[in-house]
Amino acid sequence: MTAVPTSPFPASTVLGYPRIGPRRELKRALEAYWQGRLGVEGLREAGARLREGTWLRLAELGLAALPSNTFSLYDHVLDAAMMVDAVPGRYRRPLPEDTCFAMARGGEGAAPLRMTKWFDTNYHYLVPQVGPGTRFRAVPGKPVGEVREARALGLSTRPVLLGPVTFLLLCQAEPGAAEGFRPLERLDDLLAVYEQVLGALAAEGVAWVQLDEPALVADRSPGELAAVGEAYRRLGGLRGRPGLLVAGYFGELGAALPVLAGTPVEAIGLDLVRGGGDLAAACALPELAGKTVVAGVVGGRDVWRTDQERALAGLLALRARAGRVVVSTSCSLLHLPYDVDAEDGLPAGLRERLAFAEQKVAEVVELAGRLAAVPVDAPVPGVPVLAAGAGVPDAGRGAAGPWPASGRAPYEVRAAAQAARLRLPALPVTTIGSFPQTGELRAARAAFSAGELGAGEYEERVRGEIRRVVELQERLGLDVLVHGEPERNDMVQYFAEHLEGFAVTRHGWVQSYGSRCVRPPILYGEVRRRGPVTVGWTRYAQSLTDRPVKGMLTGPVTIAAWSFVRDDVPLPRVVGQIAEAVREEVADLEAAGVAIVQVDEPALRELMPLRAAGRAEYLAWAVGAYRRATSGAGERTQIHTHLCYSEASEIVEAIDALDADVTSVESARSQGRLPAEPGVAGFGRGLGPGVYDIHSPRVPGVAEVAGGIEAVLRVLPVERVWVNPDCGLKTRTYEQVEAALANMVAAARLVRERLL
Ligand code: MET
Ligand SMILES: [Zn+2]
Repeated sequence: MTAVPTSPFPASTVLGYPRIGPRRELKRALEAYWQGRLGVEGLREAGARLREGTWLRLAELGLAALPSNTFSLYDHVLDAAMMVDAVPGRYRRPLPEDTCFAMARGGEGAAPLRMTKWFDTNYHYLVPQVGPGTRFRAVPGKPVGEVREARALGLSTRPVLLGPVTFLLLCQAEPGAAEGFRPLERLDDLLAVYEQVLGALAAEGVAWVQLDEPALVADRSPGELAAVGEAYRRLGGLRGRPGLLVAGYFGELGAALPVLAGTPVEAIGLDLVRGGGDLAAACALPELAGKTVVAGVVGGRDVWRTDQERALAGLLALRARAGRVVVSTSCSLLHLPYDVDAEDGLPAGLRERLAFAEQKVAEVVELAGRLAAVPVDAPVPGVPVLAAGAGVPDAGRGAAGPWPASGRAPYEVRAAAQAARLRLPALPVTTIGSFPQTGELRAARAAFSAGELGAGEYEERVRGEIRRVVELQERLGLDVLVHGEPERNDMVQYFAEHLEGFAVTRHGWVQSYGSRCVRPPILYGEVRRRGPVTVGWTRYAQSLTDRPVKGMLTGPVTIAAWSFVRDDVPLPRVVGQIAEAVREEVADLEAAGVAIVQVDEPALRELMPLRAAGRAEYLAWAVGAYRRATSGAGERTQIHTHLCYSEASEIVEAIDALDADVTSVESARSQGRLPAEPGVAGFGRGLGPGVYDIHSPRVPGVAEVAGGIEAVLRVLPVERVWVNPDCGLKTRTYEQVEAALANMVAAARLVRERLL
């Protein structure tokens, strides 16, 4: 085994890299494997090619230290669970790949693990389950294998592992665990396994290992901070281990910084883009003199070029005080597209302002060169003030609210007016908006944007799809219909394409979860609506049926959250501009006779500051923007909203304050916990907790759905309960959707009968 410390940390690195492939090769391989068109060897080969491509490219760009184990077939949190064998028995399969996919997607009677957002990003991870009896075991094959793979290419790498504290904080207690059990109680046992993994990596000759601890940038209790100290004293005390880099990102380490600095870890990674305050704090720490700081000065979550002078000033300040300074990205580049140079259709003047993953790496390399060029005995500037991320205000404390009136008529007045207009049965059944996007539809859209299909012909295809969706919903007996969103490639991109101020990319795919990718638009200018966006499609759908058709819009917070937003003006102002555009669209829908308008805000929870201190202020402007978008609607117009994977119970008051008439929320995949959550019973408006998990191909049975509805009825009065899936249906097949919706309608009817 190698001695500690091994060798100095090289001058430049990135904390992680995109893994889906520049042309979404991983997506294609995964889908082929799931459909049985590709064997496991082919899938492994596809993964190996992607890793090889990444390492060779990073080396070619001149990066000094390359990360490994940042590739994942599905999700890196799932990989961490598999590395410590936290795999519930029901998911175990002969092949590790199949075990992974069983946890991620469910199968053979086992529902998948819960999925939720990775901190305040739009990436989703799977929530591992740990109980008092989970038998951790070291399964280091994946990180070890990647080290060997890279070595075969002549490259040494730094394996990246999810840190043990963050891992346990992200886990949920295994169902059936005693009330009050917290996975963090298992830290000791888990550390024993991490020691073995570190030992296995040291035996491979690995010089450095990166342990990611993003959970440390959120508020942590004294007990949790003590656990951090304990974990890294113990891992740091391990003999013959590799050098340890502990990376906190997505914000300030704050109180966790001195705790980490007091342990034997050799290197600490700071996010100096979103956690600018850590710079001065680090510079004031005496322990820093003995540590390497991996300084995240190049933003890993924005697409803008780095202000090199500012970054360099920060690097110089650190270099004067730390044992060593390494130039890095603020976090993994997972959240960025690969390459600006792959884009040809960007508006003039924008390209020069942009940096995707490749360009960010080049910036890191350039900054490392500039830092090295400044003599160490040059005068040291003062510690510069690096602002917290643009538009992430951190003032304001305490709970948001009480909320002033939204400007609409009181809920009761609206509810009566809407009931008289809509005449819906008890427990109305509806969907969240999108229906399956067939291959033909996607092909038609591709042909249309390539200019191979005329606008008239494309429009006819979309109308055909709308007819099919409306007919299907009538046949299945849904009460409130949707047009199915066939004209939308994506709920944010579609609006970005129709509003001024946005640019869209051709190849700018970013992983959302598993094989799912999105292309976040780039919001670079003043946002304005050119004219009606959705009115024509909704009006057409309504012309086909006597049942109400919901107009379907994306809310201002979500449009901003799922775009790369300009950082030269405050975020609330940008969101306010989007709200005006949505407000105009709501007015046009209303004028067209549309009785129900849904304004989705699935990202409301996601943009919430990770630390409590900023939340009240955030919620105040975010709720304000939603109200601005919707409060022009008259009392006879029913406003719906939809939130998914939002841990809705945490922000029930803010959701109530949106003042929507009906709110649909994710619930099925969180194992139906929602109705039981405190606050839900006090929710004062219509609520549709999802009773069908659309992120899994599994079709729920009638009794299961009926049970879900009845659970909701135990806490909410029947007049306010809606029946709907968790989210839109666009990722499912028509076969699955028909069966599931038929069961949903049957379940609603069953419960209605029982109520009589
Ligand atoms: C991620 S939320 C999706 C809402 C959208 N209306 C849909 O059904 O697809
Ligand atoms: Zn949703």
